[in-house]
Amino acid sequence: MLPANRLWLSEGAIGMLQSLRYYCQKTPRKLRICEAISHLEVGTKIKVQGWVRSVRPQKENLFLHVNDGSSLQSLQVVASSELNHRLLTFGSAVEISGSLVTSPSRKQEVELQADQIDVVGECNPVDFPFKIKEKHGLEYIRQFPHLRCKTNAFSSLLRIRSEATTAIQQYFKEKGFIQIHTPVLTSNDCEGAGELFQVEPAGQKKNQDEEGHQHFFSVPAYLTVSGQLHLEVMAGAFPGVYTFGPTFRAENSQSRRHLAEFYMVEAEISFTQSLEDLMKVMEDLFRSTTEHLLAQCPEDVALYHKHVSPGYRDNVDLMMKKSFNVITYTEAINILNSSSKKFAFKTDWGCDLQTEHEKYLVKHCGDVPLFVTDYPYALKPFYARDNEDQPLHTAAAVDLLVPGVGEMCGGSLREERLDLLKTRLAQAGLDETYGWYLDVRRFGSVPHGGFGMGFERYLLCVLGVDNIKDVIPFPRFSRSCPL
Ligand SMILES: NC(=O)C[C@H](N)C(=O)O
Repeated sequence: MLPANRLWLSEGAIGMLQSLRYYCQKTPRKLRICEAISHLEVGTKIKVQGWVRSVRPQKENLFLHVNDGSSLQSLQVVASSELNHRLLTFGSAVEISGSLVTSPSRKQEVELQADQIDVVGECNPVDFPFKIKEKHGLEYIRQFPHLRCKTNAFSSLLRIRSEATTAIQQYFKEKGFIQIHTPVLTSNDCEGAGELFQVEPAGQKKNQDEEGHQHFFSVPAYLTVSGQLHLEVMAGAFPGVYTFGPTFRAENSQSRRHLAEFYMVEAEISFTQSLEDLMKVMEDLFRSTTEHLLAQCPEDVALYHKHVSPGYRDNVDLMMKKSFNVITYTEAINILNSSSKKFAFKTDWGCDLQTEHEKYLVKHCGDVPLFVTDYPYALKPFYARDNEDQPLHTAAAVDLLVPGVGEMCGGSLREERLDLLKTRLAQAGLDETYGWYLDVRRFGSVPHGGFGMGFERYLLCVLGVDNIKDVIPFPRFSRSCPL
């Protein structure tokens, strides 16, 4: 018997392995640009694939910069002028092999000395909307949702979004939350604000299917405005649950902070009776996600803090250094009413806070994130827990307002008391629709609460970007759904 840790190989197999090794040494290894510039592979033959970001032909040499989206930095490629080609233009897709060497220039540590350059996809520089050496603003590149991923700014944004997504998932995993895939199609209007997109099969007259049903699902179905109610169901069996997916609001708004389709992180926490518990999760989530971004994509974040919103890094550092502030809605109204600023919207007790109010409050309280708690009962949907206070009747709800944006998170303790919930639903004429929700309160109900964080608003807040359309791959808003 052969010892278990010894591998017996025939002579033939050894020969094959040897030629495989020889082949590997001769064949350039395919590397991502981020790996190539990391200096670890200097002295090896490599192949990269990517898109040309600059072309500089000189008498004897040709200099290129190639980017493949793996990092903000591009790889400098040096080739003999003989390898130049008329299709080698800004934006063209290329495959290049050669030797990775230490660069003689101080501008970069390594460069690729090319043996072979193949143009995989041409790009006519006259028609291409982005021009070499020109700095295009976010507003300009926004006109080309199908091409803007080829710009530095948007490529950075997409890497940041991807990292932030990972950080959020990691945060909840570490805290022991279970991820729930809440449905995109639903028959409930969780927020009760009527901003719903109704869903029916295309081309069906008067919403009737062949069997004569009124609707495909027998009941009207909508794109979800929030996964909250489905998370509340799951909070009946787990201590903490969350969801992170697209949500939809048919808001007829062209504002800089609204989208018809946006991503929301929502969490629901069982066995909690205090807004403090919710606020702690919101604050921790913000901090751990931001720390992760600053550590994992410093160059991409710096691009925004230097070129898009110069000096904004100081604002982020301030938010990270100071703890978030907390005031009640009633205190917020008092602050607004004692201000000399003229607001366009009313600031009477009972009125909803508008963006102008939210931004003012954040500034007034030190320009760090601000929790506003205990909103008027009448402003909140049926699920918000009644504080049973008088004469200013409030609900245990909380919003997190952030600098430059306003509301980023909204949450509440949920009304778990069956009798109070029944009365409220009956008053709103919703008791039949929400029979199942009452059931959830009947069978092993616990006090619980949760919140939702607008993912794009979070990105606005950490990057200092002004328009929400610039932090989502394909923005959808009223009168705009181009591809
Ligand atoms: N899950 C939440 O509490 C979020 C809340 N339903 C909202 O849409 O604002």
